[in-house]
Amino acid sequence: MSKHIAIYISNKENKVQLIKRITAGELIPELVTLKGSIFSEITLNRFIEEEMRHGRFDVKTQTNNSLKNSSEGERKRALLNHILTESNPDYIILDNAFDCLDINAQKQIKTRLEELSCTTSIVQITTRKRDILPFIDDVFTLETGVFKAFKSHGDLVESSKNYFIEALPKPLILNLNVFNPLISLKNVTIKYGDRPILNSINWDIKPGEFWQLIGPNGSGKSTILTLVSGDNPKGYQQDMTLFGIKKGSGETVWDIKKNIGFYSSEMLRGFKRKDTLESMIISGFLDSIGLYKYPTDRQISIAHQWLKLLNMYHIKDKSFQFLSSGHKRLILLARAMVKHPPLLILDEPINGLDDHDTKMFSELVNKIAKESKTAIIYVSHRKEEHIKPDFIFELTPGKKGSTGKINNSFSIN
Ligand SMILES: Nc1ncnc2c1ncn2[C@@H]1O[C@H](COP(=O)(O)OP(=O)(O)OP(=O)(O)O)[C@@H](O)[C@H]1O
Repeated sequence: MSKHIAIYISNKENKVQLIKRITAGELIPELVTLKGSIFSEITLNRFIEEEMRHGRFDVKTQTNNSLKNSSEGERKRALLNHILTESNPDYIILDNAFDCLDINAQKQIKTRLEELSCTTSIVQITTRKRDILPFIDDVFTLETGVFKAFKSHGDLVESSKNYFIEALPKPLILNLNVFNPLISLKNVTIKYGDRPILNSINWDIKPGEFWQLIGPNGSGKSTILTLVSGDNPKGYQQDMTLFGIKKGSGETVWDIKKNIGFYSSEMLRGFKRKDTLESMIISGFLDSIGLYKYPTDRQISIAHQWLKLLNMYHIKDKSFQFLSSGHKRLILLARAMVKHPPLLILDEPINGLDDHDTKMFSELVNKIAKESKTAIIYVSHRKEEHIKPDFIFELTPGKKGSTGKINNSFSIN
């Protein structure tokens, strides 16, 4: 019978190193002689790079789209299919396999993995306790590089402390020019080629409202975000009013973008420079990556208030690159918020975070919602127990594209 293990880790652990130790047989000695495949974000990015650089489309998606043009969930499903059908491995390492996947996709993959587990060893790495596969009994944790048996789900006591005590820093300028609604989409209908994506979406977002946008993989969540942020050329044929400007009335992209603070976990890849935490936050005032202008004393003072709120003032001169993934996100969230934009967009912001850092990040989002006048669109697939939105906008796919409905209570997982 094949052996399966799960390793439940925090974001502080070095995953590349961990995967090397697994393939070297540290936990399951037999693996050294077996053929393995790795299902991870890194593998996926390699295939996308192959598409872009060499025009090689090895991984086939369900929609026949390229990986690059596919949604996050579609990519993951395609990669798993590819690994299972093309490489027929003896063992498979799953690195945070359920991130970005909707509830149905998770169920399908779990069933497939359970079937597979009769013939193939599964090594699951996860930062979320709830994702541990039910058929795996041998669960380990990793504490500063040392493997330990994770005995029961009660092993880690969830901390109930509040991370952010200070009040949210005030804006530099009070924006009195607030549009109501901030965003208005009327019968928005989008197709890519012949494929309908959105079907008659009606959605108004008013100042200060906290929305969660949910829907299964490929239902059009990112498409809506690109419409709202003025990035999607298909918006020109639609009836949309963004921050008081009718779409297609001669506005520039900047007229829209200056009203939006944005954070997505994909942004972590974009910031590879060695800026200090202080300059990362100040750069939010200047809409730049890095600082090319001298900030004003007031901007510096507000950045310091944010650093104090985040409990990182004492390391303000440290390089952003040395922070943990959880702390990087707090800094990027503060950067998106320093100007108190009318709208803050958070696109799958906790992807890849561990349980502790998810709670910490969510607490800051809830605080922003409570203590500022900024409206929030928070995109995610799953119910996140720590997030407390006022409303949910739910996309449901159909033959003519996804329709949208507003829910006040929700039951997704
Ligand atoms: N540029 C494009 N060309 C063709 N099809 C596209 C393009 N961009 C998106 N799509 C398709 O539109 C559909 C909606 O994609 P979108 O990324 O908006 O979904 P999503 O709800 O954000 O999905 P996920 O939760 O998996 O990230 C998908 O089937 C995707 O493949």
